[in-house]
Amino acid sequence: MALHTLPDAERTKRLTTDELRSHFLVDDLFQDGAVTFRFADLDRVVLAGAVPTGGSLDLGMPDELAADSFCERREVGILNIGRAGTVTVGDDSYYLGNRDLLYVGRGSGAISFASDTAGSPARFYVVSYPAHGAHPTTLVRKADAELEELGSAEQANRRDLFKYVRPGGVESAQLVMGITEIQEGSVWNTMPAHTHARRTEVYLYFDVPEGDVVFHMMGEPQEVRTVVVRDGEAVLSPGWSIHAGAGTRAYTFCWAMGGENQDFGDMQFVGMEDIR
Ligand SMILES: O=C[C@H](O)[C@@H](O)CC(=O)C(=O)O
Ligand SMILES: [Zn+2]
Repeated sequence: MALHTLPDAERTKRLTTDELRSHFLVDDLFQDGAVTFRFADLDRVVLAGAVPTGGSLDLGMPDELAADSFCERREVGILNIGRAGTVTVGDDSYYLGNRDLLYVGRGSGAISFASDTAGSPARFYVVSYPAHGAHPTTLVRKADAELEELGSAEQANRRDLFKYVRPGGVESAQLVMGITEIQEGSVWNTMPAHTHARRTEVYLYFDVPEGDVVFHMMGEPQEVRTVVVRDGEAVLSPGWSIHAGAGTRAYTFCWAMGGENQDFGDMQFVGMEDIR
């Protein structure tokens, strides 16, 4: 399993483009017919992409976790960013349409993935954090996620946030997870930007059309750096880093957070006069 060990804020100021990308960008996560893992020293998050193009795929148990089963000490959020498919956890199967999410609690059985139609596969995005408590495995359809509408056409940031795993909704040990859909004609997410002193975050950009890119902005608020991302690529965000982006057209992204405070509003906003 590839491990991302992240530089601190001081080192990050001095990185070349290639160095910045090798540390913070997670690419090639979605490979046909495979489960692909990435591990990061960022609240011990484990990311995976699973694209079942033949038979079903097992999540398995990477040696690096030194556990008897994947969920022995962990919880998992599984978002389907592809066509319809099924996730099986132990003896139970869950049908996930596009943008449905399955929360899998600590202590759950083995996880496997299947597509409805091998030729137009499901694409499962897996985010896992250590869990100090067990919460029920729960399917959340996109229609049942909490919707928050943000932004305006004037600021080119009209967007819909769908909150799936959150306090008061699907409860978890530390995972907070949802998606944001940028509306056609808008391009910006998350500006004014913010940092999180009490948690870290991962942005996965998807449904970015071929030929388009998103300019993801990261770094300390006064040391902003850009990582250019394409469809299916994620960026790791330490607590000291902003995480925001503007695309060459509308796109969607999944945000997932782990840390000690699950309150969605626990963020430190950066004033537009202070960012540089
Ligand atoms: O901490 C919260 C996360 O950064 C995202 O939910 C922000 C976001 O989706 C947006 O403003 O578009
Ligand atoms: Zn955030």
